[in-house]
Amino acid sequence: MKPGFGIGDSGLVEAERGDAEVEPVSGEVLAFANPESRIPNPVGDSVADYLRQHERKSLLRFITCGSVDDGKSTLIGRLLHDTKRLFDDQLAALSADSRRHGTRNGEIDFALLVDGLAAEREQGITIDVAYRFFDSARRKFIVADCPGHEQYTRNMATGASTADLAVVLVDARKGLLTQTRRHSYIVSLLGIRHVLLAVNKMDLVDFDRDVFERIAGEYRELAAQLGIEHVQAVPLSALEGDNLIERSPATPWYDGPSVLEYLETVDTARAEAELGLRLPVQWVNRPHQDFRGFAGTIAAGEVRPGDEIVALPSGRRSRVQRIVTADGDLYYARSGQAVTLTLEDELDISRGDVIAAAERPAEVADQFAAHLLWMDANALLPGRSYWLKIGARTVGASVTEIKHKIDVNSQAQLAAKHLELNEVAAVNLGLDQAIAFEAYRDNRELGSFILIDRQSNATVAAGTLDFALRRAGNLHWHPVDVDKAARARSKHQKPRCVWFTGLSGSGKSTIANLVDKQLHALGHHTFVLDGDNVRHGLNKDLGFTDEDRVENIRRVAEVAKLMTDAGLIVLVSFISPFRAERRLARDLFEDGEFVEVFVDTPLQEAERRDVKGLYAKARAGRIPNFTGIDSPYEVPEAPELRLPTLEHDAQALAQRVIDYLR
Ligand SMILES: Nc1ncnc2c1ncn2[C@@H]1O[C@H](COP(=O)(O)OS(=O)(=O)O)[C@@H](OP(=O)(O)O)[C@H]1O
Ligand SMILES: Nc1ncnc2c1ncn2[C@@H]1O[C@H](COP(=O)(O)OP(=O)(O)O)[C@@H](O)[C@H]1O
Repeated sequence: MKPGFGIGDSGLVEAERGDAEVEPVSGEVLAFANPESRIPNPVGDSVADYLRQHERKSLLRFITCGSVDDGKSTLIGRLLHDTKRLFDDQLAALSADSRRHGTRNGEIDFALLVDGLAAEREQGITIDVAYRFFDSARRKFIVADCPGHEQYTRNMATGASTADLAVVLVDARKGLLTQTRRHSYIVSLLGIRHVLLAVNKMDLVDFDRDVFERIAGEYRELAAQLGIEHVQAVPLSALEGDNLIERSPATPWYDGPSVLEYLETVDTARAEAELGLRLPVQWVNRPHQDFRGFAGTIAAGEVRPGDEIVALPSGRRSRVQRIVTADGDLYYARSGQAVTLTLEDELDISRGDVIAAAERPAEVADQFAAHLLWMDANALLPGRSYWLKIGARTVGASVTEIKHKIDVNSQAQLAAKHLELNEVAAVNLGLDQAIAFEAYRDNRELGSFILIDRQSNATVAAGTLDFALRRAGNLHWHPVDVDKAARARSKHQKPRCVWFTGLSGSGKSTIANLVDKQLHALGHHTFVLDGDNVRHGLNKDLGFTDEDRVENIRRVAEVAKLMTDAGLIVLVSFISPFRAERRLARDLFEDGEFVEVFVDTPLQEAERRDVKGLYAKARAGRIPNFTGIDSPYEVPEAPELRLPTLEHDAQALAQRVIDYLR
């Protein structure tokens, strides 16, 4: 089990400690990364108190997959009820509701209970997962209940990311459905190795043993394909309660456990990978000059005072001085415990670093093979930069390649240039900084990540790291003696990237060309990178789909960066229609080096000019994906300069750029 549950690592505590690091993270992300901190509380006391009372019992986290029709709500409702975890007032409300809905004999409709609880979800959680607690004599449980509507994949991934076991429901009359395969695939993707296959509604097939055996057999085959190691099939009637809490006389041929018996006794402890200490630093605790502690929940391994550690990714070493907790110092702590470590030496360790055993450190890398589940309505575009959050670390990252997407129904591998909502793919990832990590199969905390949109802060993907493609240590910046500053000095100029963006025909090339001529006349060293020209060479493999435009701009930005490193003033003239890529370009440069110039010409005017006759063709349907017609242009929000071409001529506007650069 995991002590420190939701308290030590809540955002609140960090804020109180004055952690200055700005987190580009929405509440939604927190809900995903650390669902415990936001669990709606069914028992009235605080979650922490509740769990503390039951600390001696082990904890099982599980997820239920299947639709309401399969009996999911009834199953959960009954488990909650029959283990007596329902509050009396909830029960009273429930019977009233049930009577109102006219259930047979005024019995309680458990589906109503679950739906009712779902409505109580905390504000701010947009991911539809309700976490519920119940306990039995032997164990306590957290069940992540994910409603099965159209965003089910995303909901499931959220619930499954911390689960030890999945209850997969099937309707005995229907057997395995596409949905069963899909859910089971996601279960396996997220590293859950135990499935309880609940063959429900057995009462409707007269508790027929053959029906049960056939479904159980088919599922075992599927599980074997997916690498799900442990399957327990239970013939069930959630409605009647057969084999739910106790074994049912209706299935004398079944000698396995009831659902609750299995949940109470199953051992899901993984043979933990033999990892040394891994402590992702959640925050640096520095109440006064003499104390500097590194707090977090131990993700793997164990620690004792005196142990030699290494801080990652920096690689600096020290020894553990104390293991501090709210209840006093410890001589020993291990995986799952929330602790604060103090070290013998003053190391520069910050939030997101990982403290690891020196003799068995984690790997550090910046390129990975990974699997990801895309959860956003806007497609994933390779090359676009997102935030990647892993443990307490947030870094810039992009998908450098979609190797293939995976049809979760058939496991077929399909070629893909982008990913749509709910699609799963094998990808390569590139990070802008190296991180300490573990492969997901070895450690879930240090091997799973989410991607966050940089503009909206929405969680757009959940993923798992498979292995490092390039160890950060194997690639070095080649040190050069003549650096950028030296090159700039010899050219008597400050290197710049002047980035012209605007519609086709807005006047980018015309103005950039005038600026270039004038700077050149003044003795400056300049170069113009123009969309039309670069697309004839370096980028001749790219067209005008969204994904190609992303790659087009990524490459040009990198080239412009090299040119400023060479000390030049680079004038870039590309439509560059997307904010995300203009921002990616900006982020490559030093402060003040990147000058975004919005050549502001209304579509109507650009179309009127139609310098190359392209608008006419686009309107006639002969050029697909034409910017402004059937492909978007995202107007810059805060460019350094805006040039209104309707109000001033090209020469005057070019002069504005020159003035700005001065
Ligand atoms: N479908 C479509 N949409 C927009 N533009 C098109 C298209 N097809 C060809 N062209 C011509 O390509 C030039 C734009 O290339 P860019 O590399 O600047 O475009 S982008 O930044 O990748 O969006 C653009 O040049 P400019 O008019 O100088 O902007 C067009 O001449
Ligand atoms: N104020 C202005 N600034 C820039 N170009 C203008 C202006 N007024 C008219 N134009 C004309 O608009 C056209 C812009 O074409 P171009 O520079 O090739 O645009 P882009 O590079 O953005 O596609 C040119 O024919 C230019 O002479």
